[in-house]
Amino acid sequence: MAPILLNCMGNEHNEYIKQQVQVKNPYLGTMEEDILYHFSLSTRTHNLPEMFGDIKFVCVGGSANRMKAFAQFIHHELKLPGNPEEIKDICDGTDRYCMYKVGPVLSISHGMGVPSISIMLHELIKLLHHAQCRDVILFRLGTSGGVGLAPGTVVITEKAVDYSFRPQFEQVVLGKVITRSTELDKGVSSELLQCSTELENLPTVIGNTLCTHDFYEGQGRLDGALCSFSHEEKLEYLRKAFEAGVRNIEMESTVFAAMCRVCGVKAAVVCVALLNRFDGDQITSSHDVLVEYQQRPQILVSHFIKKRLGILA
Ligand SMILES: O=P(O)(O)O[C@H]1O[C@H](CO)[C@@H](O)[C@H]1O
Ligand SMILES: O=c1cc[nH]c(=O)[nH]1
Repeated sequence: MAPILLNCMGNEHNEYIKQQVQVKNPYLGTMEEDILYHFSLSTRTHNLPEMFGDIKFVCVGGSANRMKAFAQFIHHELKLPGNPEEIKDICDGTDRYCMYKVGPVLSISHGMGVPSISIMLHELIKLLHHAQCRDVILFRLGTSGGVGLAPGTVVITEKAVDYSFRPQFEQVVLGKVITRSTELDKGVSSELLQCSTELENLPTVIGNTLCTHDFYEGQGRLDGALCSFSHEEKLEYLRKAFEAGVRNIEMESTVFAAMCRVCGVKAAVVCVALLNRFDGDQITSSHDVLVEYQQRPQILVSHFIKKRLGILA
């Protein structure tokens, strides 16, 4: 009996550990205090388990205003008490990122590009770890350029891929390149796709997302301050991307996917396409149209959250 019992406890323990947000740094446990500098939070000055221990969903996106609007929207959708207009930025001690807590949902901005989001993710993952959060799902709610898609289409990322369409993220550490997988959670992606079929006016596809380090040359645009290639060369690269399953292009998905995966956090990337890159480079839609497009990933993820919380049938 004893070995069976031990084995059983071992599995339960492993399950418990798996559901926790894991940091992969042996030094962290030896530190007396951990200062999350860009959040203006610290383990000594803030009771992180009390402040954040109930977080189950974290939604991140580039713009501070968009993530505030999302926090107000999800407050309304979850029918929480209080005035959403009075929602407070937890990171108001810094203007690097903004952060809003709405019941079990955390809404955070990450700025543009891999370096900006990766700094935010280091501190977010440590925050969730220090707060002893369990069963957390992270979503990136963003905008992107569509590849062969009508503007307004929402793309749920199957694989986040690099400039050669490989599902990997390369990080330089001490002068050496470390390569990490960018696979995302298949279960969450297909649940999101199912959610999209339950909503009106939300054209949605699953496809690969190309992550670049630049908006202009890096995404094959002909309208930057620099351009060293022809229109035909641009179209050839986009065609190759399309053949590799790429349906949209943005600037954070690979590091987002890689860091979440290493730390045992389920993650999904949901970005709306603002234009079809086969048709041009400039974003010509009106402000109102763009605002409506940006709400689409929010509506989809809010539906997912409400279903998970049992607020919807
Ligand atoms: O809509 P967000 O989240 O800002 O992301 C996309 O928009 C920015 C470029 O305009 C890049 O950061 C890209 O990834
Ligand atoms: O074309 C686009 C649009 C939004 N964000 C990007 O990174 N690219």
